[in-house]
Amino acid sequence: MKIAVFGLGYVGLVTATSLSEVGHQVIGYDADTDKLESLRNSEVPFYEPGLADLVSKNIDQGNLHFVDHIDWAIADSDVIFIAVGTPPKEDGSADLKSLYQVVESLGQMLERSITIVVKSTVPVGTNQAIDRALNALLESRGLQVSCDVVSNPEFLREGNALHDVFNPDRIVIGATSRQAFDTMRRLYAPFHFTCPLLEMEPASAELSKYAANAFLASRISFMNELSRLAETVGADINQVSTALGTDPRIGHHFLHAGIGYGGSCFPKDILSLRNMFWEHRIESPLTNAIQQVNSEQRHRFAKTIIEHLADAIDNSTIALWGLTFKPNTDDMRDAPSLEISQLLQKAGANVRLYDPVLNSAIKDRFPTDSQLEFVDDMYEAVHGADALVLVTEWTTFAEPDFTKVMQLMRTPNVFDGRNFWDPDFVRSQGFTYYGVGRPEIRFNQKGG
Ligand SMILES: NC(=O)c1ccc[n+]([C@@H]2O[C@H](COP(=O)([O-])OP(=O)(O)OC[C@H]3O[C@@H](n4cnc5c(N)ncnc54)[C@H](O)[C@@H]3O)[C@@H](O)[C@H]2O)c1
Ligand SMILES: O=c1ccn([C@@H]2O[C@H](COP(=O)(O)OP(=O)(O)O[C@H]3O[C@H](CO)[C@@H](O)[C@H](O)[C@H]3O)[C@@H](O)[C@H]2O)c(=O)[nH]1
Repeated sequence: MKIAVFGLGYVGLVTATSLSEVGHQVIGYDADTDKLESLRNSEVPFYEPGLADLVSKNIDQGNLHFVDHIDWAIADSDVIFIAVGTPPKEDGSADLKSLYQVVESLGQMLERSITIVVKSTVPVGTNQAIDRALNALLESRGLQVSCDVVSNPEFLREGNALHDVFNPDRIVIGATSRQAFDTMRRLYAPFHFTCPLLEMEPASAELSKYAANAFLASRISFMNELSRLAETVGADINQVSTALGTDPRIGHHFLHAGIGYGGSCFPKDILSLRNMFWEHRIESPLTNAIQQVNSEQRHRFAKTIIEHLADAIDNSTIALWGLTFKPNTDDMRDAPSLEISQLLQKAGANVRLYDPVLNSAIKDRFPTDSQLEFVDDMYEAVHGADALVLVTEWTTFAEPDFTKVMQLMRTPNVFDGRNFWDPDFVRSQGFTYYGVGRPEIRFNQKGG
């Protein structure tokens, strides 16, 4: 099939590339002409393992093209995907400005009936509103055409995008006509033989996306809240998590306590869901709590560091390992490192920042400040440091040379924001170790 994809961020580019990889002819369009230029040269403007190679391969095979004219993108297409961003507005609701810019352009340019697929995460009712707006625009131009608008939310994870998109757990299609469902079945035929393709009303498809993210986030916040009790009563949240997840009705995923979730999705989608409840005048204590626990978690962690260093925090040096919101990405949207480094600086510390992908996308998100220093080597970060803080659990940090770290640090304090390391081992190397919701924290605090 011939497919156009509007918006070539994470989701748009992964969608375009995966569809071209399975044999569709795909044309990508983005409002950002620099991005288009980079993509034409097979340069992917963000870090996602394996994606640049796949983009390059499909460009070379002639299945994937990038154009800077909307009419070229839509000329022969059977299906148009919209994958533009829907960031949060100040009140927490989703900003649909980019989405409606695309709808407006399509309404002015389309000459024939076509299937429009909304991949962006949008509040319930948006697909129906787009359907009305688009078809009204077409009608106002005197055209006898009608476009199907289909909701097809995306569930991929950053850092695992290619695996997720080629091995989906389910494909959710929200449509209002049999023809639209059939078009989507043909389009996804190469993917869905191993997973269900779920047909439903657009409203249910839209809500499914928010439900999935809020549910996963609620598991994280539940574990983080529980970690506070664990810390106080002398339990280890990692052991509790293992015991909990072993029940097949619960499972092990998304039960890791730590400094909480970040990224471009959970924080914004929880806010947007909360806003939907609010708009419909329905109380939602759960969504409020998910968000509240999460934002407290970073502060509590920073407070632990500050309280431990006490007066010595002034002019101390603290090393942060891992800056992105999760491993295998350079995405800094709502990354806990931004807030934690700011809180440490405010308390008087000098902060050294290291990440395995220390590119400008990461550096530019931090304020220019003499108390902040980027370093290119993880061991250089701990040189003369008074604390090592593990913020993001990249595999590079899985088994560091703790002997070397011990030799380099001024004061051997380790704060493990992801419960990534074995406390007994780290302590056996002579460090003072703090995790999240681990009993030794209490012991150490008592013991000094
Ligand atoms: N990032 C993820 O992992 C992920 C996963 C699932 C769903 N989603 C959802 O998918 C959507 C896109 O997310 P993202 O992270 O890929 O966004 P992004 O911000 O990385 O990319 C959005 C792209 O849209 C382009 N754009 C903006 N206005 C445009 C216009 N009028 N015409 C054409 N292009 C335009 C921007 O230049 C940008 O390249 C969001 O709704 C998000 O919630 C994201
Ligand atoms: O047990 C856990 C699991 C994750 N996290 C944190 O949660 C955040 C989100 O992680 P993850 O879900 O792996 O990454 P995303 O790329 O944000 O993916 C989520 O958001 C996407 C955008 O909507 C969805 O498509 C995915 O299904 C959904 O997992 C990160 O900060 C993680 O560190 C935890 O703190 N504890």
